Amino acid sequence: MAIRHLAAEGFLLSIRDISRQFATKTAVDNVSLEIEPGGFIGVIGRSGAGKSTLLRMINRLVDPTSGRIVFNGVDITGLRGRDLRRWRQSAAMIFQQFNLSGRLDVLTNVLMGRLNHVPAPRAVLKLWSDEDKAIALSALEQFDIAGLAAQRAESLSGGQQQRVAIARALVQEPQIVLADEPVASLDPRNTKVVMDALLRINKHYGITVICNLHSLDLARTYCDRLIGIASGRVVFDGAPDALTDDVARDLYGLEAEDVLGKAAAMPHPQAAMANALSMPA
Ligand SMILES: Nc1ncnc2c1ncn2[C@@H]1O[C@H](COP(=O)(O)OP(=O)(O)OP(=O)(O)O)[C@@H](O)[C@H]1O
Repeated sequence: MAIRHLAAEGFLLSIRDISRQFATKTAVDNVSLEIEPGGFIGVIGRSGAGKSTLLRMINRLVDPTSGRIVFNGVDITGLRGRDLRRWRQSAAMIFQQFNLSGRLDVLTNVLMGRLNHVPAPRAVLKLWSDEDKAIALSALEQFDIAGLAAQRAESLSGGQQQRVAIARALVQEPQIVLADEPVASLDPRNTKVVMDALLRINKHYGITVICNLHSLDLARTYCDRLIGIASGRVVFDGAPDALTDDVARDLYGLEAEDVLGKAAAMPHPQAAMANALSMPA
């Protein structure tokens, strides 16, 4: 599959003084961030901190009240119409609830990610070429679920459905993947399988991943940069090792002991990486 090569240097994404107000509530408050290409970035913080709103503004599912978002030199806050639709394909979203069409089979769900890559008449009629089907099957193979291609999506487990959603994101040929609490509804085993799939997207394909996570353990295990958000503001930005328990206590407030207490249960980051990279190529 042809995945576009990323710029070797410079910032991929530049978020400049971005804010979002909902009535009297400031969900994101004057956030500025520079994101380099190729990273696996975790956005962490307690419930209601503003993580989802921040991610959704990057994809333009939510419009900022003020500020700018620039991707590869293009101001995406000003995009409209076809340009906006193209941007949304380039910035693939992964959602907590998978967002698959439950009654359609798995392969068709993945093919939906190709809509922007086929001529309009074929896209309207959903006439998929053999090449598109091969691309979709190959993406399913990446995550060890090609055998489920003919099944209805709603018959799959949560972990399997999320891997289908990740395969769909991959066939979009995205320049960045935005995952909004992708494992929040999964059990620990499926959590690991799905996080490994995202790690593979990042390490094998070199696609930048920004992932909202409530769990500090997961963020420390999988991410190479953490951005801590509290009350809509960035209160930490650095390597996982630099996030001390004291900083985490500030970040999570009353939830801190819950969040910190689980750290011992997670696999070592290198083990997670080795697992992800040993998935079928
Ligand atoms: N559409 C909306 N209308 C009104 N308020 C909203 C809306 N979306 C988010 N908010 C509010 O903005 C704040 C930040 O919400 P957001 O969902 O971004 O936080 P979060 O860190 O992702 O939390 P969670 O993990 O619980 O989703 C919260 O107080 C939330 O209630």
